[in-house]
Amino acid sequence: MVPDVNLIITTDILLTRTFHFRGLWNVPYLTNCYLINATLLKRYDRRELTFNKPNLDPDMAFCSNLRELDVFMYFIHKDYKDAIKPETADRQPCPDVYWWPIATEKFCQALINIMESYGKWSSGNNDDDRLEGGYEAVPTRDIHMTQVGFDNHWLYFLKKYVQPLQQKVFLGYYHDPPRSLMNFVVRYRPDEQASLRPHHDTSTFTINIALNQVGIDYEGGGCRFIRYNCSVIDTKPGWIMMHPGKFTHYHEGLTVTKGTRYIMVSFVDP
Ligand SMILES: O=C(O)CCC(=O)C(=O)O
Ligand SMILES: [Fe+2]
Repeated sequence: MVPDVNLIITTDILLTRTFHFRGLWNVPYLTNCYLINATLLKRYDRRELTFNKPNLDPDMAFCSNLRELDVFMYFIHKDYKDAIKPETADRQPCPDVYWWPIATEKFCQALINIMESYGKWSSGNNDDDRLEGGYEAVPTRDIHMTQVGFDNHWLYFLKKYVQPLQQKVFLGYYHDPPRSLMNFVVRYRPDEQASLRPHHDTSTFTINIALNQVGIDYEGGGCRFIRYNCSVIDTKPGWIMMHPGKFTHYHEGLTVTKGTRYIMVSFVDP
């Protein structure tokens, strides 16, 4: 249950609840259900948050009314559509490390919230019973997408949004759908795990999406590619970094000195 959701609208029923308890409701004939973030109800005129409009079915009417109220509903970064164009230059902060806008800050915050409300961060030790071999050589404090039930959604995201970027820069490499066994959010904190020692990833290529803001949410951090003595430290929430996983791209996670740094990492096509 999402904690800040306190209203369910269906095409037939309006239910207002504060979800002080969790449970199952036996609602007969339920066909559509929208979970609405309660903060919207405070910000917008409730009479305008309707799902009626001439000649539109309730779903379309609802979305249309939200758009008119300027409720932003997109998780993909507004500049992503330009990033995938062949004529748009690909930023390369370090050799063979590419960098593009992909997701909105809202998306990043939602992902952090999901992980923090789940809360079962790994111990950061080598023993890891989530893995087949039970052992992680370079452990991070993390939560896997499988643990929060979002693995399939993430694989879809990799196919639909990440693959077109990869196809721009790492040619002749194509798997459909892309395979990725490790998809996880990492948390760095000075008093927990502040850095990650030099390593190779178990991937063909790795994606690393910054989820929060250096200088505001945390200080320090970033990723250093040792062979090139090149670091990406001015990361931006919703920007995806992509680099080869092995051999040339031996890398480390730099020390977070203050606050909490979150990143989303996938090891693609291992
Ligand atoms: O902190 C970083 O940006 C690097 C993370 C990383 O290398 C990993 O999770 O494998
Ligand atoms: Fe890594």
